[in-house]
Amino acid sequence: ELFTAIAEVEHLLETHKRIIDDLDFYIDKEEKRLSTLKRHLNLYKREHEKAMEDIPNYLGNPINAFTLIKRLTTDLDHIEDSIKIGTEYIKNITMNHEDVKYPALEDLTGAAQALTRLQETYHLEVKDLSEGLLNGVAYSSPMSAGDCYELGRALYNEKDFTNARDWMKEALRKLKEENVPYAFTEVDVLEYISFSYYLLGDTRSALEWTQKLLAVDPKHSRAKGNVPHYQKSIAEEELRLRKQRRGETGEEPPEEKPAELSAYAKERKAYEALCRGEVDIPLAMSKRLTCRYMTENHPFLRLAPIKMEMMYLNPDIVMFHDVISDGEIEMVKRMASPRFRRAVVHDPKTGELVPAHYRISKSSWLKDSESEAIARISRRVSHMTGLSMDTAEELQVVNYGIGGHYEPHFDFARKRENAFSKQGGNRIATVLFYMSDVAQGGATVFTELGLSVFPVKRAAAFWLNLHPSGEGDISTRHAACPVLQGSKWVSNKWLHQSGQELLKPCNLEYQDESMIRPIPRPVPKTSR
Ligand SMILES: O=C(O)CCC(=O)C(=O)O
Ligand SMILES: [Fe+2]
Repeated sequence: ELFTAIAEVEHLLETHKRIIDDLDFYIDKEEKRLSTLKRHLNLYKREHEKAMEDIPNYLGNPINAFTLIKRLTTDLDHIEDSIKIGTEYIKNITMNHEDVKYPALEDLTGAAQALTRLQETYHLEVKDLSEGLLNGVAYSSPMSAGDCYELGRALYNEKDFTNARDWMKEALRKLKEENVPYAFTEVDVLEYISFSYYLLGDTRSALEWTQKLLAVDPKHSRAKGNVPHYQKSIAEEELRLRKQRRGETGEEPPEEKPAELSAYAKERKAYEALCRGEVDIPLAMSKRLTCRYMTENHPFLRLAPIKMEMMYLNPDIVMFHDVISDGEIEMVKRMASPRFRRAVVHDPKTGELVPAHYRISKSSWLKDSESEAIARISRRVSHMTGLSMDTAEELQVVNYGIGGHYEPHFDFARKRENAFSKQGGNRIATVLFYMSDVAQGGATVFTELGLSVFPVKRAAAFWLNLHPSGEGDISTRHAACPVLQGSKWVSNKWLHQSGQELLKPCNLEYQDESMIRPIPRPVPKTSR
């Protein structure tokens, strides 16, 4: 699960370096297979050099991360195969280095899925990505035909046939341009494209691409066998449609009504538009948003007022600026990284904590007692929020991986989950420290409110998750958008209900009911 945090992917560069050293040696020994091997080596070197110039920036780019993992999985397999044929000396590169980390197939798949997630969320074109462009600007090294092919294969194996087909088409285009030998052929690519079409239910296109394949390799037996099968199913479909038009089937012709979006699809659309920064909060509200120095809540603040920026009113969402120092950030990262575990979520069916595709990050927890710096951060949270830390959770430190994200969720537990009953009640408030800027993507977005908050290093977002009645406030639903470029670090401090009775007295009210309902739906600026 290296792909789930950028910090972990950094270790792969050591591994990467070992491969370079070995290949250098091997090439001296054996000239025959050098043409293929040297091509690999040069690519490894070139990319490694680029990586070393600015490691976080290099690995923060999901294409670089994907191709790095590919170079250490499938490409490495090919390299090993080619080496095994002739040499006595290097039988198996990976066996020579048991002390370094190797990514697994799961990492390749994770990185491939991250790329399609970014493609979909940020409306990126396959061709731009494969040329290493983002909004017309250089984003990564261009991808090779082999990169596109392996990406397509990883997606095909995960049954994402639409994206697999598109990446295979790109592999085909590049293959014709590049003219370098690969372990796969044009025919292999054509077969993936036609079979993806077939599995997507587009038999006509499947047939069309199979015929292209047979033009290249007329003896291909699987393709030859599929042609009559495709033709038959196309003929049957035509007959069925003709009968239906004549009203002979007894079936009702399908009603032409616009497809209703499911609640999930609607939220997804709002989430993605917010991630792209396409949604503005209503003008009437933005006029009322202010910035000020906060001196209340604690006498300490009179000496060191906190810069407070209102991001949203009712529910109030605020950003406190410069509330964690660079030194503290480095310290928190250093303490948290060795204990990183893949982030988990509550499985409502079993009540267990499990990893999930909708939350891709690594995290760990830091106690106040571990260091004065952590205790100081907790005290600052108390000053900022005016709330008691007696029942607060430990500091959760999070680093998002390649395309890392956290889909829309509530921070509070729903009644039926009752997950916090023993922990001083539900999570009354969230303080979210941003411990890095994020070059592109990675916003925190509130899907019910239509608010995007872009990370600002050293700042912290703060909001209440519960109504004064103690009921969860559903308008606080939020998400962490996929990281498009960079490594995103945040820390969460969750405050619980117990201990706040005198500071935030509960009552039977919802927060300012008249203003809060109905919840304004975000309106995307552009429609798809
Ligand atoms: O990383 C973010 O922007 C939000 C994280 C979050 O919502 C969470 O960890 O609960
Ligand atoms: Fe959250």
